[in-house]
Amino acid sequence: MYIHQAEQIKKIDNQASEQGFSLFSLMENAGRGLFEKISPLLKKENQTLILCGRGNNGGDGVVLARYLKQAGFHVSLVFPLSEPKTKTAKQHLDYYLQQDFTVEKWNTNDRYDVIIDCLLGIGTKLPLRSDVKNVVSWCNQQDALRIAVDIPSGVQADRGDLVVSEESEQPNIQLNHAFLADYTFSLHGYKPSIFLLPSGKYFGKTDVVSIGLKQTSNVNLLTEESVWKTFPKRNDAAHKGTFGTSLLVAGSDEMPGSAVLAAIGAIRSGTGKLIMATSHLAATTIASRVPEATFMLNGLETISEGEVPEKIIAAGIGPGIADITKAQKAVDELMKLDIPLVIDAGALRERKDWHARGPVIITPHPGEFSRLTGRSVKEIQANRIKLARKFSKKYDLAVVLKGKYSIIAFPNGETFVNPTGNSGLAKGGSGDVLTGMLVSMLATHDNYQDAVKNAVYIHGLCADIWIEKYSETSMVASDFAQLLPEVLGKIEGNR
Ligand SMILES: NC(=O)C1=CN([C@@H]2O[C@H](COP(=O)(O)OP(=O)(O)OC[C@H]3O[C@@H](n4cnc5c(N)ncnc54)[C@H](O)[C@@H]3O)[C@@H](O)[C@H]2O)[C@@H](O)CC1
Ligand SMILES: Nc1ncnc2c1ncn2[C@@H]1O[C@H](COP(=O)(O)OP(=O)(O)O)[C@@H](O)[C@H]1O
Ligand SMILES: [K+]
Repeated sequence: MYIHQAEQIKKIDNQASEQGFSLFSLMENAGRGLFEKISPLLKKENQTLILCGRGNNGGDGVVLARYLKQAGFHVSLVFPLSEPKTKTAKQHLDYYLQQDFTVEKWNTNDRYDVIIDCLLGIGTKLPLRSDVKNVVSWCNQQDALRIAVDIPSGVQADRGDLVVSEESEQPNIQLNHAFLADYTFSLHGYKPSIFLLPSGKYFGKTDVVSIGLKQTSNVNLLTEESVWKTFPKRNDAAHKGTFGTSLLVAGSDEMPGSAVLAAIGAIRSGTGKLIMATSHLAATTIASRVPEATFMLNGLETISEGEVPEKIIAAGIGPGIADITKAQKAVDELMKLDIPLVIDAGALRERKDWHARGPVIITPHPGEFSRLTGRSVKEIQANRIKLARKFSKKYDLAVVLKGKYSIIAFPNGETFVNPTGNSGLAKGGSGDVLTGMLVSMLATHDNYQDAVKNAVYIHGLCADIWIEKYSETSMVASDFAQLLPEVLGKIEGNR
């Protein structure tokens, strides 16, 4: 599923227009596509209000109104912000009026079963003008089914913040900030703000209406199907060397648990062998929970001095590491190897030089990304896709920006939004499991991008499968030891 930024949509529209596909036809396709998706949600006896703004989002509403009226639905088409001003919306309004359909005056005392929001689309610039705010606020207080076209009014296409003021710190839903939709039907493709906060809370259920344009975006939603297709097959003749040796530099006397969790993630995700470079004390703890692991004692120190285990094919460093200076030196050494390297947690610090022989994958949560970029967490959360892409391109590395809808940005511009996962993962240690899974999958996949995508998707899927049976509150990171066999069984079964 493609995700488009507002600018890309405008570019595609212009190209289509130059190639003879008029904006009038696009709007016709949009309105008809919306009719096909929306009419099954309506009953013939429903009173439906379509609220249209002055731009092309309003024009989509005019076409939708025509199709609904033609099909016998009770529809009131209203322009609460005055009549349309774009050429295409005006043309469609003329055509609508020529069919003897009418435009209604809006009476706020009237009651409706369904309200369709075509006030503002991707042309939105914040702050919201007070007349729009009033309409949005009225809509949100009605006992009606609320459906938004393209994006809920008050939400921007590309950013997650809703108001340009200090108020935007407020993460909870505010009735006068944006149309609180039960359903949003996006045209051509999803817009980034569906996956950002707080904007994402206003979309309700989402679907895409295809309007006949070519898909050109390199931002995509990850799907389970892509995981089935790329997850490696194990053949009967495999031996422990077939799937390679992974190295995890993790854990310290202060934080042995992080290394245990990373080791669980790694050992359950397919690696042939696992070497844990760690402290003596942490090794004892790991050995009791993951007897399959082997150890490099005083691992961080040894690697930081340039002694790296031989024959490893993927490495990760960071979970449970306390000595930041040694961690940086160890990163320097691991970057000299021609293998994929995951850098997380205690090893994830600002660096002048991110250049490495093999692919580098960093896995910051928003706080760590703030430290790396010098931007506030609020700015990062409002702009996750764009900022992850920018960092990835600038430093030629893969960024996994964690949190709800983790973003995976690769240096070639290919970017993915991960739909799996829930707040059951918002607990200490789940990131450590992910680091272990990433390293292990990097060791077993031929293509490093597939490994990163699959690890992130499957990590979230484990939490989604958990909440089918148990509570999000009670999930802990060590539950992955049971969840990974179940979820990988499902993936392998579907392949
Ligand atoms: N390729 C596509 O995806 C297509 C999209 N179409 C529709 O066109 C829409 C974009 O149309 P436009 O570019 O005309 O933009 P909008 O329909 O979003 O409207 C922009 C208008 O709203 C006003 N406005 C912006 N911010 C405001 C604020 N904070 N308060 C009050 N008024 C504000 C602007 O002055 C402008 O008049 C899309 O969202 C979609 O619904 C279709 O009609 C055609 C094809
Ligand atoms: N609300 C949420 N929905 C989906 N995934 C989440 C949510 N909260 C956290 N996660 C995921 O859980 C993991 C947490 O990692 P991190 O913040 O590094 O924690 P830790 O370092 O304590 O293990 C990440 O993979 C993140 O994407
Ligand atoms: K809208």
